[in-house]
Amino acid sequence: MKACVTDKQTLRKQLRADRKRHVAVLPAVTRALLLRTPPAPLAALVPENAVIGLYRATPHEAPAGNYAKYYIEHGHRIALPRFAADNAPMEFATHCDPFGETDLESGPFGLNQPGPEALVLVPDVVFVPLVGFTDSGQRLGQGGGHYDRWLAEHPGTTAIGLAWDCQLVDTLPTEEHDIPLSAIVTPTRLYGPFT
Ligand SMILES: Nc1nc2c(c(=O)[nH]1)N(C=O)[C@@H](CNc1ccc(C(=O)N[C@@H](CCC(=O)O)C(=O)O)cc1)CN2
Ligand SMILES: Nc1ncnc2c1ncn2[C@@H]1O[C@H](COP(=O)(O)OP(=O)(O)OP(=O)(O)O)[C@@H](O)[C@H]1O
Repeated sequence: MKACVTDKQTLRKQLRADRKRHVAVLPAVTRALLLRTPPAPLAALVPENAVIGLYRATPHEAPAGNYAKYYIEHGHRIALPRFAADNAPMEFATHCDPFGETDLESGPFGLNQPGPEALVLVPDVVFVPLVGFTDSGQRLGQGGGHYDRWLAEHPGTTAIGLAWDCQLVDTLPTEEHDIPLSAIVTPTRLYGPFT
């Protein structure tokens, strides 16, 4: 069924509804225990003292907060997306306090982000939220093109998807600007690394 839909907007709607149903049946305690630490094969993609790009998940997205705590405890720096305004390009800025989140403030798209004083960083590895993915690393995002544009400008950064298992689809309608992921992590599986 999912594979039959070729229009991105229809597919987004369907996958967001699937994701919502999936999360609704997960008890909060179970959810907190999922995606606790990155799977061991990802270590090969993460240089020492790296800058790790993460995101602040909305209630239905795969949670990324445990990875922020994990990577900071392992000597890496954390960066989160930041927008100077609704129509400004996405950048990444340092996030020093993943435990207390005292360095975040509300920003565009209803998302908390680092304040204006936080330094801009270019992540070596970026964990990317998504609406849908394929087992070969194709990704469907929210439709803003923020990650595709940022990744096109930063070809040295490795992009890894974080997702619920129900976000897997057989195929996605891809366009030339869509940048494939190097791996995808779900609570039950690791897809890739592909290269
Ligand atoms: N947690 C999180 N942070 C992120 C993203 C994301 O997808 N998730 N982004 C990814 O680019 C960037 C922000 N861009 C965004 C672009 C569009 C929408 C958007 O259309 N949101 C829908 C709600 C979708 C839903 O129900 O899940 C909306 O506001 O109607 C959100 C963020 C950077 N930070
Ligand atoms: N590298 C790029 N340069 C210019 N425009 C781009 C680029 N990448 C994407 N876009 C534009 O962004 C818009 C949304 O693209 P698309 O539907 O692929 O978003 P998405 O991958 O779902 O979103 P995101 O990357 O934010 O998660 C499209 O209009 C597309 O033309």
